[in-house]
Amino acid sequence: MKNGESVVDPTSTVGGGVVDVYGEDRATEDHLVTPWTVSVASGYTLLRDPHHNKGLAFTERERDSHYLRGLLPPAVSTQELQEKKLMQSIRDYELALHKYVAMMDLQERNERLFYKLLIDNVEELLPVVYTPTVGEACQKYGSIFKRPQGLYISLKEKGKILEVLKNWPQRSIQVIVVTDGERILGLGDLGCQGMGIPVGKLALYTALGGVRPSACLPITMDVGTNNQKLLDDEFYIGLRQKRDTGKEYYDLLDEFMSAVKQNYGEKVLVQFEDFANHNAFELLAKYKTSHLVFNDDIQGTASVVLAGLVASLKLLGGSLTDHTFLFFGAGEAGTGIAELIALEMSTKTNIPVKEARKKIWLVDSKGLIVCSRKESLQHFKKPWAHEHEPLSTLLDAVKAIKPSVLIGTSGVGQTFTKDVVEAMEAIDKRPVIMALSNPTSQAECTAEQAYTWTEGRAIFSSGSPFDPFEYNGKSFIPGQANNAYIFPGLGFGLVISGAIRVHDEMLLAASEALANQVTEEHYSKGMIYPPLTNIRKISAHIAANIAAKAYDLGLATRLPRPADLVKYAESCMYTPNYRSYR
Ligand SMILES: O=C([O-])CC(=O)C(=O)O
Ligand SMILES: [Mg+2]
Repeated sequence: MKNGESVVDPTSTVGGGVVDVYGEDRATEDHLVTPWTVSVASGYTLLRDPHHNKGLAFTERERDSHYLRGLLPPAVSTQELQEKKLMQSIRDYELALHKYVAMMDLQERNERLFYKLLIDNVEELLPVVYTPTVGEACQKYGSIFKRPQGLYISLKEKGKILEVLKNWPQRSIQVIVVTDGERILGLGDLGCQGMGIPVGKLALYTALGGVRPSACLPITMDVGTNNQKLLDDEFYIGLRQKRDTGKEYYDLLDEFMSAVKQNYGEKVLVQFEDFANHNAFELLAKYKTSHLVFNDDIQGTASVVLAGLVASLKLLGGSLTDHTFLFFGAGEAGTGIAELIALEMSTKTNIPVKEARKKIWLVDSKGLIVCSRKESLQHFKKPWAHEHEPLSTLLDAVKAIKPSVLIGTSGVGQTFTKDVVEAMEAIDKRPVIMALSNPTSQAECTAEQAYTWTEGRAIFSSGSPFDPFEYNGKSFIPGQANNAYIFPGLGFGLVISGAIRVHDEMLLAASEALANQVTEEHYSKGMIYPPLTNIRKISAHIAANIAAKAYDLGLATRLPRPADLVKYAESCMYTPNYRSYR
């Protein structure tokens, strides 16, 4: 067996023997050869195997040799024609959730076609398989659930997690995205139904980053939910109990992290996703020195926002230290971004991080974070408690602090009111406004509001996508400051270099790579993020920067170091074109 592809058990085949598949794509394992062969089932089983099924695109010869005669209608299609047909039928659905279900069905039926659609139509389909629609899908997951798309590890599996990992059909796993469902986007505790998030994130790992689908493993840890609506819902798919906390919780996570390392080795990346603040920081601190871990909401979001800020300096002039930053929301995203901005300021200007933090202010649900509150603050907020009189509202904070950059990470929609945005504009004629909370319903303001209230002067971006907006005859293209720009390339860079730890300098390197992809043409349109249509190229550059850092820091195990890391990253990327079967 090569490439870590699964081999279907020959004894389980129906209507024929086992056949070989020829492929042209390279994958991200040390021992790969091109072309390669892998044995797959034939006949009816082949049509039911999403990793190898090609539907009507099986050629006449393949239909003969793979016992497919009669199992398919006579027409032979190309992958391009299949793509055209599916895009037409997806566009016919009016509701985004129906498009989502159609895409998930396709992933279940024909994986390569699913990725081909996603890669070729990234701007159109990202909002379908990812934010914002994935949020609605998680809310309704119990009703739309058809087949498991990842591993569920609940309290019932305590003591048996290693065995559970072995039940997953793929062995050669490179990236795991895990959630416990407690803070799904800005939608709160969705318990076991949070599974939609790891599934969506990993689809992006493959489509945007180039990691093989078979190397990706979505996991949901189910420790209960405090969402009473779900507990009362007869279709709820998770444990029907309140969340376990404290030692029980941490023991389960500990067992999971050990089992992952034991089963997949130390080069498997574990991405923590949508954990609640009170666990997210602790889990990252606990495992970052012993495992290859990354928290997307703290680190991925920080990296994408820093890239946007660095790029916006091209429009505004000056450097980061010339700006004052105000955050609304002091959780994972808020404090994660704030810390990375401070680190970047410190790296670029040699001022101590502690000093750099003084340019950055945070507001939480109780108001501006100030020294007089220090004792009652959670540990991750303490570095942001500066000397100031207490202020209870965001508007008061804007007026007093006079920020040039306002960043929303509150998870609460419509909190950048007209007053707040106008106050920003009164301070700075070109305020940077980032409404990062997801999905769209939780965005602090819309693109339309930001542009209208500032008469087109805001440099606006958001976590969820907004359409371009026309104002006074001019078209404005809002940036999507979503970690989707970063984590696929970052993870891919770790994988191709065989990195064993994530280092903060890698986050800066990822930001730099992303900011460098914004061209003069983009700037001339007021854009601070490059278009997502170029995302695979962007990811290759991010991956190359990450790998370079891994080598420089002595954290890479894949030797020798390739001479041209961008080319190497591109050559390792998964491509979804069909392979021909012998
Ligand atoms: O999933 C997204 O779109 C971004 C993200 O990590 C979050 O909002 O938690
Ligand atoms: Mg997240």
